[in-house]
Amino acid sequence: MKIAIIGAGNLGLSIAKGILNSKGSNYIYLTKRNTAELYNFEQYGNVIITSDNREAVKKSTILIFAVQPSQLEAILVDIKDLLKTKHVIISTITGFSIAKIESIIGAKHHIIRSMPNTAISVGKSMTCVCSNEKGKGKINLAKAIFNRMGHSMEVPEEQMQAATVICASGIAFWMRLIRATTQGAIQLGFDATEAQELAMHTCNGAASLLIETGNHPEEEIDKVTTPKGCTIQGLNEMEHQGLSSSLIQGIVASFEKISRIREGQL
Ligand SMILES: NC(=O)C1=CN([C@@H]2O[C@H](COP(=O)(O)OP(=O)(O)OC[C@H]3O[C@@H](n4cnc5c(N)ncnc54)[C@H](OP(=O)(O)O)[C@@H]3O)[C@@H](O)[C@H]2O)C=CC1
Ligand SMILES: O=C(O)[C@@H]1CCC=N1
Repeated sequence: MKIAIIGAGNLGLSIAKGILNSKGSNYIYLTKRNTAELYNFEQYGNVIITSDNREAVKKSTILIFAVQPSQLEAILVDIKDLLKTKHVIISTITGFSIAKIESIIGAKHHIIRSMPNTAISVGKSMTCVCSNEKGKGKINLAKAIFNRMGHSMEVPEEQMQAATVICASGIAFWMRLIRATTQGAIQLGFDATEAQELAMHTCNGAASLLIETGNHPEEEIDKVTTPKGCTIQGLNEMEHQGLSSSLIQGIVASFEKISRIREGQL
């Protein structure tokens, strides 16, 4: 596969690292206007760094767009005359609908809308995808690309905003939970490095238990909560303080904000 990442910023570079680590491409084009920041990637023999989006499009078949929402339209207008049937257009852009992409480049192209997260750089992204009518034939290809760097799920386009909150913003939400657990561990006497090690590996273990067993979280909680024990004491105090409620309210607030972004009311 010949892949171009148009917009090598936070997410674009995370995707690039994921592709490079999974050896998922013959070579990758990385584009941005200021390419000086990409000097680290020169060590990889199969990375071509350029500010020329048109060159990247001509030389690649998979085009992953990872620019800010306000930057996409001008880029698509600039490259649309180069688009051929070989191209699969994968957008990661928040709030940019397939209909809007089609209105710029036409509906005859394979268009995939995707929502990965930054854990793609370490092969652990939860990525949601959907496509236009023409792109249906390429959705399995897109899923295969993302499955090499984590796990993917096809969702209806109407759920992409919600998927953004849960999966993309979700990385930040889980980081804050791990950070809070770390702070608790420091208060209990561990040094900062040990505390983070304990918090992140316990978090990893909890998620792995659910992924590998398919169990419901409460089933696993029941195995840990000794009657009259310390776990239920801590859990109930967390719930009295609003743990589940605050998480749900935060997720809903994030979703309300993303809906306003889509309507252009930043
Ligand atoms: N960050 C995240 O976790 C996630 C982000 N997203 C979405 O991904 C997109 C990118 O987000 P993020 O990576 O955080 O944003 P960044 O601002 O970090 O990256 C955008 C990149 O696009 C480059 N760029 C701007 N204009 C052009 C152009 N004309 N040609 C080529 N490159 C260009 C910029 O570099 P330069 O200015 O040098 O050109 C910059 O490096 C957004 O739409 C966001 O909604 C989706 C899921 C998760
Ligand atoms: O915070 C944001 O708006 C973007 C979308 C998901 C991750 N970053």
